[in-house]
Amino acid sequence: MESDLITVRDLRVAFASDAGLAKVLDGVSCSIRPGEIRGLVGESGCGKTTLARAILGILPQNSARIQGGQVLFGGRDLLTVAEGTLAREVRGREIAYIPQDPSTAFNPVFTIGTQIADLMHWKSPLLRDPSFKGNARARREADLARVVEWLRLVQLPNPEALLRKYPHEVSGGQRQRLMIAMALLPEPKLVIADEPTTALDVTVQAQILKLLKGLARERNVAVLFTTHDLGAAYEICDRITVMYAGQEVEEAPVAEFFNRPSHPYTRKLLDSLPSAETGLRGIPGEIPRLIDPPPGCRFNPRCERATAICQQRPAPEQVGPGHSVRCHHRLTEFAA
Ligand SMILES: Nc1ncnc2c1ncn2[C@@H]1O[C@H](COP(=O)(O)OP(=O)(O)OP(=O)(O)O)[C@@H](O)[C@H]1O
Repeated sequence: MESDLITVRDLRVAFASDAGLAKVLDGVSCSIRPGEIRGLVGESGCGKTTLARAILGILPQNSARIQGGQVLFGGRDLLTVAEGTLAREVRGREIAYIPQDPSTAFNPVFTIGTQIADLMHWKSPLLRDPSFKGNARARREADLARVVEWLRLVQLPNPEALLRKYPHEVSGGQRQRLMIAMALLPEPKLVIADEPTTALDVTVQAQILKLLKGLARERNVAVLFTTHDLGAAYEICDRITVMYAGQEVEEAPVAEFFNRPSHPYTRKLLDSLPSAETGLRGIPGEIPRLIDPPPGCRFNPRCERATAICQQRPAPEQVGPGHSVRCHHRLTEFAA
């Protein structure tokens, strides 16, 4: 079996505030293989963005505290790599980021072309190509040709004219296509797409997801796709990791996730999907306060199956190929 591209091991992150230390990631582990599209799902506030930011090394320095764990990528632990090296060699190059809201990712005072040229100045893969050494002009020309080709690949019409426009002159869907092109232009191995279609309307969302999946497949790029939209996860993911209140509770291939959810929280999450018969059903109870979370499995106060043993965090149990669950009372019967 192909070895993992990135492995997050027992990651613990807390945020300091006047009210105390919020333990936002509580020993999270997950790994992604080359070319795999991995969904990270869970209700709002479960720590998806915090995990994405920890991998990228962009947690807020003043409040975030990394309390333990490892992020293993390319033979090193990114948590121990100096910020300068991360910025130069990893972020935007080996690991790219597609943010939730592309409107905030662009600088409104520069044209799109200027911003892409700046990206290529620092992150172009041709910087590593010896045939362009000492010939910056030839490299810039070759980069421009690649940029135009990529804008076509993400189905943006008239790329040359687009490069002369300002970010506010293009639609939200076009800005998100630009973000995908800009993420993939440096030829990264991993793309972190943090709810990349949340800000878009439903029909544009579907097109963008299809595009992202197609390009990732063609280029063998791994994607960490965070979302609270299970329909979107179904569309594009190979495997899904479920997070609850800063703990990963289940990991499964996409079909197993939908057909044989083993953690009671995963079941509730699936039951909360709107259907013609039931409409929208929420999950009873609330997410715990992360300043003083319940011990053990953090879902235990909301879980009908919980007993005293749930005050100890269960180890992951393998329940099928690529399918593991952390639960003392996992489900063994599955709803039709
Ligand atoms: N900079 C910060 N300072 C303090 N607390 C923070 C900070 N960033 C996030 N948190 C807290 O960490 C928890 C997890 O937030 P995070 O944004 O990672 O969740 P999420 O699953 O991505 O949510 P959403 O789906 O709404 O984006 C939340 O309780 C949030 O309030």
